Amino acid sequence: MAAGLSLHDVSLQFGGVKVLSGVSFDVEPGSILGLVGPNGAGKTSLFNCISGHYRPTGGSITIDDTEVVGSAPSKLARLGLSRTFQHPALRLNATVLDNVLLGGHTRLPGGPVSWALGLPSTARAERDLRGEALAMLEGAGLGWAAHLPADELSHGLHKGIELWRALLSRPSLLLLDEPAAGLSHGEVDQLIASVRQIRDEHDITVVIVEHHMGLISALTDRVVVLDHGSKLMEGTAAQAQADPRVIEAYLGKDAADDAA
Ligand SMILES: Nc1ncnc2c1ncn2[C@@H]1O[C@H](COP(=O)(O)OP(=O)(O)OP(=O)(O)O)[C@@H](O)[C@H]1O
Repeated sequence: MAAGLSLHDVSLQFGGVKVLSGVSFDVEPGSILGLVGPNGAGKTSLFNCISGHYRPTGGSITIDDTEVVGSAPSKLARLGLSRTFQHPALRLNATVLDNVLLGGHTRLPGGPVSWALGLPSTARAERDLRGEALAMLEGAGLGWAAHLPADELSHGLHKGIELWRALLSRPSLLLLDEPAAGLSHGEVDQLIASVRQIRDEHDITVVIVEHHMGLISALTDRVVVLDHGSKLMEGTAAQAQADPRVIEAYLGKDAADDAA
């Protein structure tokens, strides 16, 4: 079931440096929200607050009405949150299939002790999960790569593996941090198709941090624009691209005056 996400007055400070100030917005269950803004605007820091990697200095973050500020990433995973990172963290000498399988550990019965002991119930669940991960890779046209070591694949495929790994946990809320970074034109088109497929086939809410405005326009229902740690505006991708405040934040005041 797709999750609803609400941020209210979220702020974050490191020492004397304010990184986020009073950020509030809601993400409707089942929708795709883009989080955009110039370099250093605070997008990844906000993602880290939502995913429990940073603890906000103030404010509230709820997933389906459960307050999650202060929750560890492992607890958030159990609540249905999954995320990717700007730089995919893969085990390069493990196979593609084993990398994807890492995303499913929250679905295995028991805990680390029963996993290490290889109890029959765990072994059975792991076998089922392996079959599911393989089917997922085949469905994505990556079946040929399943048994190759991850380091034999391109950067674009590493990003794809991370996406399918995040999906194997069957998240209700998926956070994608710059999924198009470093991808070729064709790979971005493939990514857009994959995220559309994920949205259509899974009951899921997606939040994407991305600089690639083509991808943001193609995929998102709404965008939130951050600048200097604050929310500058919220609306559709087209409204954001036409907004003089957004043009000024990206390109400077002269460009905004020219566009007006
Ligand atoms: N752990 C940290 N300690 C101190 N400052 C930090 C920390 N994490 C982020 N910052 C600062 O917060 C600000 C926002 O960084 P952040 O990476 O969130 O921006 P961003 O919008 O994701 O940028 P980009 O698009 O370049 O990835 C930057 O000035 C950064 O230096």
